[in-house]
Amino acid sequence: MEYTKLNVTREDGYVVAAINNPPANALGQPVLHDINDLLDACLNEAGVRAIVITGTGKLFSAGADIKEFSGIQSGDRPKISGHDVFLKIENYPKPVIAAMQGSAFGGGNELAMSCHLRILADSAKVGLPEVNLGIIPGWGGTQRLPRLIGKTRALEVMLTGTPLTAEQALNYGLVNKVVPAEQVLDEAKKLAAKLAKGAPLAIREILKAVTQGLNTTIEEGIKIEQAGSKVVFASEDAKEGGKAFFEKRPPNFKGK
Ligand SMILES: C/C=C/C(=O)SCCNC(=O)CCNC(=O)[C@H](O)C(C)(C)COP(=O)(O)OP(=O)(O)OC[C@H]1O[C@@H](n2cnc3c(N)ncnc32)[C@H](O)[C@@H]1OP(=O)(O)O
Repeated sequence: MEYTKLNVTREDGYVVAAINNPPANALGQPVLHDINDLLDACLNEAGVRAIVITGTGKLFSAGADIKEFSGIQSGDRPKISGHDVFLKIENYPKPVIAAMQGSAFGGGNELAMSCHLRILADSAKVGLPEVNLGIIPGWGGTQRLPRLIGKTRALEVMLTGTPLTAEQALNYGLVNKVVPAEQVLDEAKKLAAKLAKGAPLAIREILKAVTQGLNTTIEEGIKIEQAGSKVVFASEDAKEGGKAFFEKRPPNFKGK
């Protein structure tokens, strides 16, 4: 697969995709198409059990390409929306980790929030400053931020346009870990490598139950969990997990 705005490297069990769209890693159409193509390419590849998305340079992403707002369309593929890509990430059956080596604003933060896990640089800021442009967060920020940090804090971020510091993002539960910028990618890769050794079916069903469960009633969510439990209990991996435990050895999960 050829990507124009992503540097994609294959690691053992996972893939790292670095957005490479200087000067701000703006999420223009070519970037969104590349991420979408990468998700499609990795979906049924058994050897890819996790995806890390990071940025090149000082910013993770400054958001949607403001130049595109003024109608300067780049590229000739049909227009793709951040919603299309971010919903695909959020509902992806494999973990997607945002390795935020720099600040993320607007759509860049919305991309990170659609990922399942987030590692943030201690020098970075994360915000939804769209109100300063006279618009609103338009790729899911009004929905995901309150779900992640609560309505009161989310409203302050969006109504004032003031970004969170890394410390606030960690304290509010927006990110999993904060480390120095130069360690972000390594931390994300360590996490991806750990998840790549996990039981793929169990990970898939956990992602599904949590993601779908948060958007429905507890009763419906429990039904989703029960359906997932049924799938994994019938799997070869469940047998391998029990066997490895009693044989006191690491399990070798095959995703079957
Ligand atoms: C549905 C989703 C909607 C959205 O996402 S709307 C966009 C929301 N994002 C923002 O509002 C952030 C806009 N950018 C900024 O506030 C600043 O930038 C930063 C804080 C990210 C960085 O500031 P600094 O270090 O002073 O750099 P700089 O000179 O402002 O920008 C460097 C170059 O990057 C371009 N750029 C920055 N953000 C975007 C963007 N979102 N879309 C397109 N280009 C962008 C600038 O224009 C400039 O370019 P040149 O060097 O040619 O002057």
